[in-house]
Amino acid sequence: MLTPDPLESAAREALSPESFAYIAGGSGDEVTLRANTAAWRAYALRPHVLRDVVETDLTTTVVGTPLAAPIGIAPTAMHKLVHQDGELATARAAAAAGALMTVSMFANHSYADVAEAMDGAPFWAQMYLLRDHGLTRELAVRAKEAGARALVVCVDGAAVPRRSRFAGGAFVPPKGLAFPNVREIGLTKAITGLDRAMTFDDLTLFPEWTGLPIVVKGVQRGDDAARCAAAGAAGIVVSNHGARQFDGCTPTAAVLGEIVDAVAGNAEVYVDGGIRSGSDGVKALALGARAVFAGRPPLWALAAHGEAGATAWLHDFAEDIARVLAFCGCRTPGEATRDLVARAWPPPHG
Ligand SMILES: Cc1cc2nc3c(=O)[nH]c(=O)nc-3n(C[C@H](O)[C@H](O)[C@H](O)COP(=O)(O)O)c2cc1C
Ligand SMILES: CCCCCCC(=O)C(=O)O
Repeated sequence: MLTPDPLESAAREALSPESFAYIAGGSGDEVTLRANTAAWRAYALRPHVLRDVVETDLTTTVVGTPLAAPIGIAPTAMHKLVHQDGELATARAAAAAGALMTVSMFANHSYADVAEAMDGAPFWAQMYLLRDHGLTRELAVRAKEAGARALVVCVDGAAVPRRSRFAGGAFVPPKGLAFPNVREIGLTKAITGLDRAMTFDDLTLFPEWTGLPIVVKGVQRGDDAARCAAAGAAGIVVSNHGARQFDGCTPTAAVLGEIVDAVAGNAEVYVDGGIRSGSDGVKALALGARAVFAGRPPLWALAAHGEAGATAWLHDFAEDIARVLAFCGCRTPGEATRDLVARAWPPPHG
């Protein structure tokens, strides 16, 4: 049994049972959902000692954008489910902590309103390719005009997911929530209107439309990641969508190293899925991730303790990464190298 996360428990108290189930849940029997967190624990760190770690520095860049720490908020839909200020609150928290904000296409605030709340702090805009390329183009251009530093093109929407915690397989959002990024097409048509004929060749559409770099999210194999990089992706997010699309795929911790090797420096590699602690983050950095993203934890923090809670969670996460890095003899994220990770022994139980 994994230790129950107190923040998640506090969020469960604060949220309606439906909203909690939507955020916490995954697909099928939720085997991959459990594996995502467990797989980080299946690695152990092999710290170096007797290295001078007095001057530590967590700063980094992602696709050229400077960050105070190698952490970001993964794109997640509908923050108004957990807080009245929705994505404005999460975005302000990211700005305060020097973390990267990623704004979902299914946010309850427009990219432009989130940008205004962030007052110049960096954000990325997540989107899918719709069958209506004209509408996707408009969305991408609006993201650029709002100041997005990159477009996160999510490529894991090949079929409609079945969320096992809901009869019918899908969460129905409460009435009255706005989805301004998809206002022309409407939420239902946007969800059913993803372009399932999309191939690697279509990745070039986004930079053609906007001139912005693209980060491809939802890659789980080295060969695919190498093709994304060859198609011009500046970054790859190793992700199984928090185990929400289908069950039985690999946990991200298990495939990160393969993907970093396959990309061979031709794009930056980031990862999300089950990352909950500084140790998880350092394992990811050591396996070659340039930055790590969290989906559910900032939502738990926002639900339980408001914007200040989300800010505190991001600060704590960064501090924990700095602490573990120092214990491993590293002053910077870049000093975390693959020799720091080994398979855990005995096998992890929590
Ligand atoms: C409530 C929720 C909503 C999500 N919505 C989106 C979304 O709109 N777009 C997207 O690309 N990924 C979405 N994701 C997936 C996250 O970006 C991310 O891949 C995942 O949450 C990472 O796993 P973690 O929650 O264990 O950190 C969502 C995840 C959650 C939990
Ligand atoms: C009701 C809108 C949900 C859009 C899909 C968001 C998502 O990606 C998720 O994992 O949930």
